[in-house]
This record gives sequence, structure tokens and C-alpha cells, in this order.
Amino acid sequence: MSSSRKPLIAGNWKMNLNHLEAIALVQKLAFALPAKYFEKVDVTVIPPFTDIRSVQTVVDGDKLLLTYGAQDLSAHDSGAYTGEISGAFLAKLGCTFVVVGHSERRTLHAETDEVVLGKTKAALRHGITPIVCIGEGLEVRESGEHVAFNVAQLKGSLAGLTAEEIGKVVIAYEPVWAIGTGRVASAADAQEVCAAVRAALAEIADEATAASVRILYGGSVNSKNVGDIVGQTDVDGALVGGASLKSDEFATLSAIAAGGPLP
Ligand SMILES: O=C[C@H](O)COP(=O)(O)O
Repeated sequence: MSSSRKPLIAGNWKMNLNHLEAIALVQKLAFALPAKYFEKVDVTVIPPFTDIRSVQTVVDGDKLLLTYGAQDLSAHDSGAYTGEISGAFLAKLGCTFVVVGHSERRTLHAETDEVVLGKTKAALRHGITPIVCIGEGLEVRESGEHVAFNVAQLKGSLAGLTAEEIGKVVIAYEPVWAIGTGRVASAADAQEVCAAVRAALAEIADEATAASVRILYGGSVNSKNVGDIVGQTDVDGALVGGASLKSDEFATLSAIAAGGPLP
């Protein structure tokens, strides 16, 4: 983490928690995390679509300092796309972030880099920060090709974007073999790929843009390992799955990313 980039902790709830459970978790999280920590860390929750309106009501009503986002969006803005959700709708609901190209969508919904690029552009069109996910599977990691694989996925997912647009993106490196498995990448593993991602951003945009973009690590992050991970030079936060479903654990790890314990 560099002092010029504010760390971001994003809690991706995946397909967990209904809208009532969402309200309860957000209230407990806000209660547990003192306001002063938000000067040092951005904390966001990424609930299922059906929870977002409820989360918005709590965040706005109680003037909470945490933000929220969505787990996916359509590459299209409106029209005959049954079941899809437009970035325009998410913007209207006050979403700050949207996850794009999560490995579960790349795998289960066959999303290619081209699809991810279309969604990234849609997010940018609507003023929402895309959290663009990349990450290698176990076979690639074991073959030793993980750096090249991630750089290629990054370049494919951002192809043709201007430096200004790239400057508005967050990248999340999530090795697929570490997601939900309890098998966390070492801090050095995370740093290796995140540094390569930053170097690639400098190539496709420029040095200043690359230095400003936040790069997150994701994969079995919890309060015990987050300190080491966000302590790496090129790791600017975490995309957290399982550990974001418990308010105490998520508050603790967010506080650690801000550099302090909970009171
Ligand atoms: O988006 C979050 C990641 O897929 C990580 O999930 P996890 O923390 O449960 O391993």
C-alpha cells in the first residue's frame, strides 16, 4: 500500500443475505467501525441487487460513511435484455462501485475479456467505479505462467480505454484457487502479481495513472491475514468474500487496513 492511495476494503456478499439481513449487517458494521477510520480506509459493501435499495436507505438515512455497490451490470443501458440490470439503475440507487468480471461470472457465465470490457465501459458511462477482476486458476499458477496470464487478462479487459478512463478503475487480483478455499496467496504472491499489474497499467496508460490506480487482492482474506496483504507496496486493499458476511470480522479487518484496532 502506498501513502498516495487510500486503501479500499470491499465486501462482496455474493448470493448471500436478503434485504432484511442486509440492513442488520450494515447497521452493525457502521456501529462497530468508528468514523475516524474512514479517513484512512474506504469501506464498501457489495450486496445482491435485491438488497441495494434497502442498503441505500440505511446509508442515506443514518448518514453512514461506508459506500455500497453491485456485483454485476449489463453492458447495455436499456432495452430487451431480460434479467439484466443497467448501470443507469445502479447509478440512480447511489452505487459507488460495481464488480465486473468476477471469476465466478467468468467461469459460470462464460464472461470473456470482451464481455468484461463492455461492462467496464458501461460502468464508466454511468459514473460508477468498476472493480475489474482478474485472476488465474490453479493449473496456470502451477505452470508458473500466472504473471503473464493476469497481464493478458488485464489488457483484454481494459482494451482501448483511455488513460483517463483507466484512472477511474479499480483492479482486483483474485487467484481462483484462493477464493473461498481458505488457501490464501502469500503476501509475496499477491505483491508479485499486483506489481506486474501496475507495470502493465503504466504501459497501456502512463506512469502517473498506474501510480494512482488501486489494486486489490482477493481470496480468503480475513482479519488475520489482511495486515500482511495490504502491507505490500502494490496492494491497496482487499475484495473480501466470506469474511464480509460477519459484521465483527469485516469491521475488524477494515480497521486493520486503516492501521488501527477496534475500540
Ligand atoms: O469477491 C471476493 C472473492 O471472491 C473472495 O472470496 P473469499 O474471501 O470468500 O475467498
